[in-house]
Amino acid sequence: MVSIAFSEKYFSALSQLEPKEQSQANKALLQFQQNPQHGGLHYEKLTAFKDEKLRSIRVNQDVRIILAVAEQDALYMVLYIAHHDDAYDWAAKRKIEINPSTGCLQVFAVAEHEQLPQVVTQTESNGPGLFDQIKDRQLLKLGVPEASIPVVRGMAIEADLENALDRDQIPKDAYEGLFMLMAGATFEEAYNEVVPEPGSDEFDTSDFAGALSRPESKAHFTVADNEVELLEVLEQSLEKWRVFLHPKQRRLANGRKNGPVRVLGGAGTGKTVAAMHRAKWLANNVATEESKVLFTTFTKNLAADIRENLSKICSNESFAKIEVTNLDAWVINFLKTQGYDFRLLTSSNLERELWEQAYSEKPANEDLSLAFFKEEWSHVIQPQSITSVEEYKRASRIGRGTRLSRAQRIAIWPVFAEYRRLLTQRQYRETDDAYRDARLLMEADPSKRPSFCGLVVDEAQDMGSQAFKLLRAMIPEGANDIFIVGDGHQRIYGKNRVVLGQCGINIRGRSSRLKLNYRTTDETRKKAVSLLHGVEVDDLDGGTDSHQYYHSLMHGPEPLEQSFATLDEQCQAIIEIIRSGTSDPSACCVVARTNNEVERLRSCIERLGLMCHKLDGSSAALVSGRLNVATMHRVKGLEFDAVFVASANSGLVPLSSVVQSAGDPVMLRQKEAEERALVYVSLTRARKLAYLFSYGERSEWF
Ligand SMILES: Nc1ncnc2c1ncn2[C@@H]1O[C@H](COP(=O)(O)OP(=O)(O)OP(=O)(O)O)[C@@H](O)[C@H]1O
Repeated sequence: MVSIAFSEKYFSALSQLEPKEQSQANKALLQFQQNPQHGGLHYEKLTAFKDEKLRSIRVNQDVRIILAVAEQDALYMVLYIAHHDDAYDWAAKRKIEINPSTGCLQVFAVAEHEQLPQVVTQTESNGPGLFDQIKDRQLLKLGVPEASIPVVRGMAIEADLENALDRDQIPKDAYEGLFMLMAGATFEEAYNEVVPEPGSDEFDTSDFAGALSRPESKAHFTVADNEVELLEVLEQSLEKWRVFLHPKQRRLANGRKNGPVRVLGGAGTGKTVAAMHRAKWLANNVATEESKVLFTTFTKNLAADIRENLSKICSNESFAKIEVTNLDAWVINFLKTQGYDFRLLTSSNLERELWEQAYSEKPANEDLSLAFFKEEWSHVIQPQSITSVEEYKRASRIGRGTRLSRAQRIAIWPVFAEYRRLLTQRQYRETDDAYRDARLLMEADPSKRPSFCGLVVDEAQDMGSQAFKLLRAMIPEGANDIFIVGDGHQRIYGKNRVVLGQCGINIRGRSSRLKLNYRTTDETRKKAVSLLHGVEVDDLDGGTDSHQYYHSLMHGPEPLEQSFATLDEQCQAIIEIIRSGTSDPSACCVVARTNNEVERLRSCIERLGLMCHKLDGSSAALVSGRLNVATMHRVKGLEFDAVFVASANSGLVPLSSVVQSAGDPVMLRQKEAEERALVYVSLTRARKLAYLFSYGERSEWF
């Protein structure tokens, strides 16, 4: 029995083969693990291979697997699979080496004649090189293989770097440092980012087992030491996120943390994946039957998706130690067990009715709109748990656009008091009240605290300060207590910016940012980011966040922006694109700003002949042959091959009723930012293609 490491590339190549060939390949590898010399496998070395370590094995008459051997460790590294000529051609140009500076195991293409640099540049220019300011010594420290230095020196424009990556002329791990330099980082910044734990100056370049144990290598390789592990790897690895974590994701997910951790990152950077692997690690290493992991998100739909994905990466035993739920559901359950006798206010109609009644308490001489009172309630009164006029007189109103004197606060307090009285009279509580009540119960009597060994929080940008204060109260401060992932660019539920430190969650020295977008093409990502231009985004802890160095390795067409005269024409165009494409309609989604517009789209598309499936609160499962339609809020956390941001018309994007309801200029800015975030979220759901369509008068944003 030998150990086999698999490269990520192998699984990409495997997925290109027919299902029958794939199962033959799996069988060949199981045989190989038992006995590499098995006669039927024709394990051999070809003279055309430049790298002495490369070998091939036979899957069937035509298909070959390329692998490398580290004989001293009885270790084999499976690199590629293809039909005969393709496989040998690939192998003839590849090298596998341990990078002496980073210790990372790297596979890269070398030139036919090694002394000649391959021409990568798209330009014929003799102008300045992309990395002229960087010394060879520095390139080597960033993990560029010595053999790739001439390639790097030949780069003149960004596309050259992308091409070199596509052609394997530089390994993926070295690309990241080069990308940062190209995007304007200093050498030190790039070095600190990609070599986060500089160990020795020189790694042992013959210790393959050692290299495979490093997070940098594990981003691209996974090892199976026995038959059980081999079967598991073969089953798991076609979905790469289950196995091949970015070194940063792996470092975040694994190991003891001394306290709360916060992870930021743009859309699609693998925050949820990191959070799920963190939950798995906690379940395997810290949790017990009595003290489980709580994985919590903002919405119910996301909790259902996460539960399903966690079940794919966890054993039954560890999955049983993770409770996945949205925080609202958890808190309602908890309060029920404590004899709490209130319902949560979820109906916006009822909310409006109560506010309208309460508004009649406004003194006639105060010229403040109803919108102002609602905003004051959700941005000042609820986050600070204010229940009396005395507290309101002293409350901080930082960030509010309307100034209020002390006398005014006293004069308008009856409106809030009346709103609360009406809630109580009807036996309703707002979510923030429920969070606060639950927290007060736990603070008064710590034995009421649930027994969790760690909390994992996804979509943190949509949780307000009462939610975080509750989370803090639910678990004592200590190792592995709270793991938070979020992205202020995607705040879409009107919540106040939270400052974790003010909720008792101290993340100092334990925060990280993911920058590599795994979902969206760089073209779609750039378009989505451009919509947020000028919007100041927070980092959940009182600072600001940015999209600096955020990028994607995938490329595709620019998102298509098009205006139509009528709704029918827009829908017809959508249908034609779907029918002429290769994706099933169920892998595509039409997204619009309001529920009403989604209904109009649905009925129009169906009338024109394509059946739809509306994603609502309950139905997350996709239906083969049916085109998904959903609101912008509903698609949060989902992804599709193609996304149509439809009806981006004036009045709908941004939604005029929302923007016009802002009580003051500060709120207006916040509401506009949220409207932009909705389009950002929608566009970044697209894996391959994105469309921005409108009809009638186009949104002024496009
Ligand atoms: N290490 C990885 N290797 C391959 N694919 C990955 C990896 N990490 C994440 N992905 C894939 O990238 C996509 C986005 O991941 P994920 O949902 O975790 O990102 P996110 O940052 O939470 O996104 P968003 O904020 O937009 O919801 C998913 O399809 C996921 O499977």
